[in-house]
Amino acid sequence: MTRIAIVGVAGRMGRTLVNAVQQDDGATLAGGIVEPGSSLVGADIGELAGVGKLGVTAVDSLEAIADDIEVLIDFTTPQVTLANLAFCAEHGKRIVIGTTGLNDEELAELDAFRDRVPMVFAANMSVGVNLTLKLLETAAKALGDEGYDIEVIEAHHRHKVDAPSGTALKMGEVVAESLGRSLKEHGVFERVGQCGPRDPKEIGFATVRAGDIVGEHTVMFATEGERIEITHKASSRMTFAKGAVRAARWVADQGIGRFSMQDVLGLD
Ligand SMILES: NC(=O)C1=CN([C@@H]2O[C@H](COP(=O)(O)OP(=O)(O)OC[C@H]3O[C@@H](n4cnc5c(N)ncnc54)[C@H](OP(=O)(O)O)[C@@H]3O)[C@@H](O)[C@H]2O)C=CC1
Ligand SMILES: O=C(O)C1=N[C@H](C(=O)O)C[C@H](O)C1
Repeated sequence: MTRIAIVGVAGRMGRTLVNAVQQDDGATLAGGIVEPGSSLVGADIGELAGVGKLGVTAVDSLEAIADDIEVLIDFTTPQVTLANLAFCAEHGKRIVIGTTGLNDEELAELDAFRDRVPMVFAANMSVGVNLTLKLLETAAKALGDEGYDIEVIEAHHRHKVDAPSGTALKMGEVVAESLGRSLKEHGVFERVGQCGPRDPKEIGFATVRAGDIVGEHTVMFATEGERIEITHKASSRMTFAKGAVRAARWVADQGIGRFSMQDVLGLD
């Protein structure tokens, strides 16, 4: 049984993860961490998640439960995730990271832990999105240099704080890499006013934030006369949570290194 602690256990993903661990025969809940000073310290994390009392109470310090846990699952914020990586390095723990919105410096900081911590880091833990990444590679190689314009469109709930989504950026990176382009050079994240005609090598991004949309991503390949759209729509956070628990069980058997969801799913 993989002993898992969920950081950000009171959040949208945190509560869903409690559910997912409960449903998994190979994993057990060893802890739940809330923000320091939170009024939820001491609350039963099963009750927090709406699955009934589990006898595991929320704490606001990982140190307090360090001996009980094997793998952290972290869906929080970039700064909290980096602090948790330092904790893992110090205490010999493993981590599954779903947090998005890291800037370049934060990504470099995270990457530096690849030599100290066994970690899975993925902007999207769903099987469907990770398969979609493979489809995008094929589509980009076939169409990208044939006069097809490439645009990435994503939609999420009104509470999401980062844009474009981590998944949209990953999709853009996969497409760019497949075409030998750099997303830094060719990514276009804003169009407003007299912005001129489209550069054929652009990879454009558009973001929708509305209501309770769980997560939708489309990559469009459009030319004169036709367009192809590859779309993934998540209708439940359980798809991400189940993927994260699968990753936690997988990384429990890995040595130090940075892994992706493609590694977990054997899609590489
Ligand atoms: N990779 C994937 O498959 C997916 C990734 N995500 C990403 O996961 C992240 C979280 O998303 P979501 O669950 O919707 O966001 P929420 O805001 O609902 O959850 C984040 C939680 O982290 C808590 N938190 C903040 N600081 C700390 C701390 N120091 N210690 C412990 N907990 C802390 C917050 O508490 P408080 O509310 O008190 O601040 C909050 O409960 C985002 O980056 C999102 O993009 C989301 C879905 C899927
Ligand atoms: O914040 C979310 O909700 C989600 N975030 C991830 C992202 O930024 O790609 C994954 C998923 O789409 C839901």
